Order: sequence, then structure tokens, then C-alpha cells
Amino acid sequence: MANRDARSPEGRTVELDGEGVHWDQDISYGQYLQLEPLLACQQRRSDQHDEMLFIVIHQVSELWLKQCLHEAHAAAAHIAEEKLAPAFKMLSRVARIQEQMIHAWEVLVTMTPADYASFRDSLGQSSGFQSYQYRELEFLLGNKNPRLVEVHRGHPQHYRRLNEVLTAPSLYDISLQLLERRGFSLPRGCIDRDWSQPYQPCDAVEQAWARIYREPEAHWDLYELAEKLVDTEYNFHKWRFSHMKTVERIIGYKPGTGGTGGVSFLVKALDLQFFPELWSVRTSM
Ligand code: HEM
Ligand SMILES: N[C@@H](CC(=O)c1ccccc1NC=O)C(=O)O
Repeated sequence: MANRDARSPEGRTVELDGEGVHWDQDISYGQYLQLEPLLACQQRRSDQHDEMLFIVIHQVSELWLKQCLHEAHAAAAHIAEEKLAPAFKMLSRVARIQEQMIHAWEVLVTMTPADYASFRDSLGQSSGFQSYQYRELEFLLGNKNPRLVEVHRGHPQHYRRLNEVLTAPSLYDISLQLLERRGFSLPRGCIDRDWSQPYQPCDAVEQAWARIYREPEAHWDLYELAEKLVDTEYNFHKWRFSHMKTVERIIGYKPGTGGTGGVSFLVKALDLQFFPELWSVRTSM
């Protein structure tokens, strides 16, 4: 395409210098990105100004969650094949996305309790608790809890997908299997178990990470893997904490629309750990 040309929104090439117009059947920006359906999805259920921000921030977060899942599933597959360099690149990207998601709270806190109260009733019983992508990411990282799949029973596609990820080894399980293949002897139950159940920390795994941290030169890629996993969990925790503080600031100690105690539920979730031995090893060293 010559410099003086541009694409019309319909995807045709338009010559701009007035000498004539040339059309072709190429694709435009809006078509490629499917902007019409995307930008038709911000439908307020009230006439309140701030409901738009509430919708947009959730939709942006869900898009980032989609990208995180894309990266983290691929990272797990690469770790399973011992292709650690590309897996690291993907996990670094996950960490950058998480930083964006954490920073998004700074936009949401411009919404006061009164602003939120003006449309909260329109949300009915819907709640972030029903975010199937968030739940999939938790399962993929290693926070398994079969009960949390049940809220999705009414949607067979989400239910099936969540059960698949629940019953498959997590990113952490796959990493521990790699440690075993690299000669760290781990109890059978750590590397082959009922994947749908919460992971139980074990001393042998902590000792394996301790050896890796004490001799990084001897196990450089595993050392790097450990730190990439810690970055991911650290950022996940920061997101959870900011969510909890934002909720406290906006609705105080009211119960949540999803039927939980609200802030008390979110505070309890701060105790969850995806990669427990990667934290406990820091004390034992
Ligand atoms: C005014 C803003 C917000 C308020 C007041 C709020 C409130 C809450 C509350 C009270 C819960 C507990 C479940 C319940 O009973 O409803 C919850 C859960 C949740 N929220 Fe929010 N939230 C807000 C914004 C967001 C945003 C922007 C996201 C981004 C996706 C989000 C994602 C989630 C998720 C994923 C859960 C489930 C957490 C878990 O199961 O550990 N929330 N929220
Ligand atoms: N649980 C929130 C409602 C809520 O936050 C929400 C509702 C619908 C769609 C997304 C939501 N966000 C996160 O939980 C509340 O109790 O106000």
C-alpha cells in the first residue's frame, strides 16, 4: 500500500490524494478486532453513570484472565516437555499481566460507596465468585477445590472445562514431576495423586527446593522456575489483597451478593497458597 493510501473502516484501500479511489477486499481494524460485538457488550442495567466503569473493569479483567490462561496452560505444557526457556517467557508475561490487573484497582477506587450503592441492586445475586476463568486459573496454578465447580453445574460447557482442569495436574504438580525427573527423590504421593484434591505440602519437596536454592549454579533452570512461580503467586496474592481492601472501602462489612460474608470471606482467601514449599523454604534456609 502506498503511503498516501489508507484503509477505509470497511477494509478497502482508499487512495487519499484525490486522484481516484482503489478498493480491495482486505480486512479493517474494526473487523479484525471484532469491535462492533465487543463494544456492544457494555450494557448497564441501571441509569447510573458509574455502572459503566464497573462493567468495563470486569470485562478488561476477564480479557486479561483469558490471556493469563492462554499463557499459563502453554507454560505448563512446555514445562512438562522440559522446554523451560519458552515457559519462562510465558510466565514473565503472566506476571506483567497480573501487574496490570493489580493496577486496575486504582481506577476502581475512584468509585465511592454512594456511587456503588446507586446501582448495586441491579447486580442481583451475581458475583465475581462465579468467574469461571478466575476459578480455572486458580485450579491451573494449584488451588484445587472440587466444591467450587458446583456453582457452574447449570452451564455444561464451563462445568466440563473446570472439571477437566480440576482433575489434571496443576502447574505446580507438573513442576514437581520435573524435579523428580531431574533426580530429586520425591514421595510417590507428591507426583502422582488425585489431582482434584488440594495439594498437601511435604518435607521432601521443601528439601528439594532448598537444594536448588542453595546451589543455583548446579540447577539454574529449576532455580529460575522456582522464582517465576513465586512471582506468579506473589502477584496473585497482591491482586487478592487489593480486591479485599477495595471491597472493604466500597461496601464495608456488608455480606456479598454471592452469598458469602463479604470481606471476611476475602480475608480468609488470603491464607491460601499455591506453592507452599516455595514459601516455607525461605524460613528453613
Ligand atoms: C465494587 C467492586 C467490587 C466489589 C464490592 C466486590 C465484592 C466481592 C465480594 C463481596 C466477593 C465475595 C463473594 C460474594 O459474596 O459476592 C467477591 C468475590 C470475587 N470478586 Fe469481587 N468485588 C468487586 C470487584 C471485582 C472486580 C473488578 C473483579 C475482577 C474480575 C472481581 C472479581 C472477584 C472474584 C474472582 C471473586 C471470587 C474470589 C474467590 O473466590 O476467591 N471483583 N467480590
Ligand atoms: N459481590 C459484589 C458484587 C460484585 O462484585 C459483582 C457483581 C456482578 C459482577 C461482578 C462483580 N464483581 C466482583 O465480585 C457485591 O457484593 O457487591
